[in-house]
Amino acid sequence: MAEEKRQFQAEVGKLLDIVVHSLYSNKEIFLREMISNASDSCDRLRYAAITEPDLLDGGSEFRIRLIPDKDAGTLTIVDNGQGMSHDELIANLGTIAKSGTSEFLSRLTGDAKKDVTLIGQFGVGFYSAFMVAEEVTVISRKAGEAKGWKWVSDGKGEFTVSPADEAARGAAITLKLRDGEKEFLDAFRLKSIVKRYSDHIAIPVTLKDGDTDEETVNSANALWTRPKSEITPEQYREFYHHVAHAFDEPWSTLHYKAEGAIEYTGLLFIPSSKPLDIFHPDRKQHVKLYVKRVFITDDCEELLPPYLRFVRGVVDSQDLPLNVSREMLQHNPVLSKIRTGLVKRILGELKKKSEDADGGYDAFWTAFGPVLKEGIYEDFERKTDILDLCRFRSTQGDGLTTLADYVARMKDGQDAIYTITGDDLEQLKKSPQLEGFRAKGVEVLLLTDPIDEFWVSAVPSYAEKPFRSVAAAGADLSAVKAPEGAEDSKEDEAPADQLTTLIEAVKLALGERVKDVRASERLTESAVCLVAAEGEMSMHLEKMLRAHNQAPGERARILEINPRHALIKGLAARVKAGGTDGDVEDAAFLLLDQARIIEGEPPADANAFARRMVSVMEKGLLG
Ligand SMILES: Nc1ncnc2c1ncn2[C@@H]1O[C@H](COP(=O)(O)OP(=O)(O)OP(=O)(O)O)[C@@H](O)[C@H]1O
Repeated sequence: MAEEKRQFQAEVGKLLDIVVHSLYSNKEIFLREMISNASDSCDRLRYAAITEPDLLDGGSEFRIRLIPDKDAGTLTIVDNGQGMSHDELIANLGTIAKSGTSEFLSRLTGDAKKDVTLIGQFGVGFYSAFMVAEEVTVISRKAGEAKGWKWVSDGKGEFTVSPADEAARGAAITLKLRDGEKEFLDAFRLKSIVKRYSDHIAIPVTLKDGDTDEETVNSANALWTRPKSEITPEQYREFYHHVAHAFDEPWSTLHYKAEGAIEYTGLLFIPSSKPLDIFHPDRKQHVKLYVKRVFITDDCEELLPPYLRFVRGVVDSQDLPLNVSREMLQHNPVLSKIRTGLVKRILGELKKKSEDADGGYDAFWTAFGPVLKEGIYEDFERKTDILDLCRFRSTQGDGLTTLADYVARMKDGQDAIYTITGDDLEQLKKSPQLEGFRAKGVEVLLLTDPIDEFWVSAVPSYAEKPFRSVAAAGADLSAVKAPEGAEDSKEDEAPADQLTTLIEAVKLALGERVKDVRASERLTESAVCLVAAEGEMSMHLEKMLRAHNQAPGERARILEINPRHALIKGLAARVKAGGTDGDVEDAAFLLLDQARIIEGEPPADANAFARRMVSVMEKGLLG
């Protein structure tokens, strides 16, 4: 087969453009990426060979070799891992399969400085080679295949693929270094980069410097098997970067050996910044499974529940068999015990961190709270532990509060934990449904994560206090005393008979557009608001579902009117005196539309709304 010329996928083209022209100061990380990929490839082959030993034809001693060639100005990174077939070369080195890519690209601003920071966070993997190389050649033969292939590119939009008969199993990646990047041919420099970033790689990384013997330059033992006291924070950090393909600092590092009925070692990390794909619908967990130091899989759903998918790291089991297959991992009793142990450890670590005032727990919560909250209704046994870890905004103070602190602040006579859900904190703070609660000094939790809608309706209570929405009927505040001087007085209200007549008139005018019309206990300033009937879907949830085309038609809501509001009092007096007329009907519709607008809904009929508004304004201003 002759040489094939191919275009990079458009996204890769964009990415490469930035990589090639980037002023990224930390270019040496390209080597970490190459070694990391080589090590992953060896791990995969070692595991595949457990069931298919023939794949190891050509040797079972895995090794990653660095070969600088000063005369040619090239650095070659060679591994004897699983290699890539013709099609894999094209797919893996011509496209980006990484989730979060499009979001990453959309965040790029064109401002080199800002984009470089983003690149550092996203990680460009193999493509980082183009930061230092003007041309990259990959010669690869996939384990078990007879033919090898050569991939060549200058990173400017195209690459070529052609047969390479001489290829050995694995991959040899040759970087033709740009002028100015020749430092990466220097043995001392290379050794120090390997020590810094790749010392923990469990496979030997060797360096061949000119005519000298090949020398191993890393420790070549799995980091998690070393005693904690011998591991430096930098080594933990670099291992995290390798295992998580991440580029931030780990916020928390958890390294322990479980002994007893089940033996395993866990080296787990909680990132400090949110990965772009944390809300990917697959909700995959990201801890790698090893058995007796042999990599098994990075895709073992049974290892951790989805609500802990922000955790990165490795688990190395002593009890599972080396030839454990994917099927055997499902419903595996050893694995389910490991999972229970991991969940307990991670939640325990979070609890410890949450109690440390300087531990940065609020930042963790902001990044991962919405994920952790999924556990409130998915992990019944741990529900209370997770609720204890939750933090909320509330109507009291600007900071975050725990539920325990909320309960401690509850007023005499308050029998529930009050919540309100919405998209935006500032909007939520202005909700009319909060007025009565504010007036009585009753704190309300302001819930703005989409997930909140689901757990508040699924969890009945915390510390025996039920959760109750202030935007639903049935939130009864009559038993809570108002602060002195702020008591409601019946004298401020429209007289009962007038109010009843008004309510009847509004009901008649609005018909099925509302479920009911009631005098409100919760309004103090606004004239009207809408609330959901007890037990019915909240208005915010309905709106969310509708945005995803999932809700049935709009439900009629209860319109609450404020009997203390001047407008309502005036209307009530007028209806009582003069009966219902067109003006009262217009007012009823305008009040409903107003309540809808406050909820972020458009008026039911925009034309009719405008017409009524004009008519009322004309009468008010001109008549
Ligand atoms: N030395 C190698 N041997 C075999 N396959 C490789 C090698 N280097 C890269 N690949 C393949 O190319 C793919 C792309 O590599 P790249 O480093 O860009 O991304 P990644 O490792 O998947 O993710 P990340 O960007 O997070 O590092 C890898 O997933 C792997 O399949």
